[in-house]
Amino acid sequence: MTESVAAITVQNLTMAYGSFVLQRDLTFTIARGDIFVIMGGSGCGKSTLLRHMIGLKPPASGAVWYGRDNFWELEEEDRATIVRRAGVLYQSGALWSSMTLAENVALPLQHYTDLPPAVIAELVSFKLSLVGLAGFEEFYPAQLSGGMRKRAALARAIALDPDFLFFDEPSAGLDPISARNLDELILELRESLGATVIIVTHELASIYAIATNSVYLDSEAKTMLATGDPKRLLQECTDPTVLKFLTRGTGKREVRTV
Ligand SMILES: Nc1ncnc2c1ncn2[C@@H]1O[C@H](COP(=O)(O)OP(=O)(O)OP(=O)(O)O)[C@@H](O)[C@H]1O
Repeated sequence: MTESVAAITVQNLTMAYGSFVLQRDLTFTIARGDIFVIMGGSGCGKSTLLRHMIGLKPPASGAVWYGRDNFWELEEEDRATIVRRAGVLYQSGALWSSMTLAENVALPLQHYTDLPPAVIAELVSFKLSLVGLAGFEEFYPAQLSGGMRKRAALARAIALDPDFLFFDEPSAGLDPISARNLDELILELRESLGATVIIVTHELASIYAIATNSVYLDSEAKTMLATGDPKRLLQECTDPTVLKFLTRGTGKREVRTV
């Protein structure tokens, strides 16, 4: 459920690679329990924005706040504590191909906890069951479909019960039905983990089906053009670029979830 407590605040953020400025002056708030979508055309800096939030890239200027903590001003150790509260699912899914699903999902638990192997095995089976892969512990990634691999990677991302779940293009490479199943799974996990979800995507069906909040980045303007619930933006936003994106170029303000 969405409360009005800011989980993450991005404040006057400028992102750059060397002297190449990608985006300037990004300011928006993500509430606890939001499913927050980072939208925008190819190359506008969506994945880079995600990297600023998960500790992989420091801002050129501006800040990322986790609650009252100015993330990039913290000591490295304190940043690591926040990052441990985040589960990340990368575009590729990136499971270790030489390991079974159980071994893949167990990795963060072995790395970050002192739990005994029997408890880890139990947690692994539980996480696999949460993503609909009960009984697949001993399978190798190559034995699974693309959708199942994504779900297995998700089981690994939620191994440590994260407060924040980050997804970079989760439905890339999935057929529409698997993509829809993944959307439903994201909604279920948000409920069961009580997590705040941040997703990079340009899948409109997915955006209308699950997003509660969003930001639109534009590569020409080099800044954000809108923030808010995408369904509300579809009805109310007057920016022609955002409207074009949200209506897939038709200009018709109707929600399409298929
Ligand atoms: N490590 C890097 N060094 C220099 N430039 C980079 C680096 N990573 C990304 N870029 C450039 O920054 C720009 C934005 O990249 P980014 O991946 O954040 O965009 P995106 O909106 O996620 O794109 P897409 O939708 O195509 O995945 C691109 O022009 C890219 O070439």
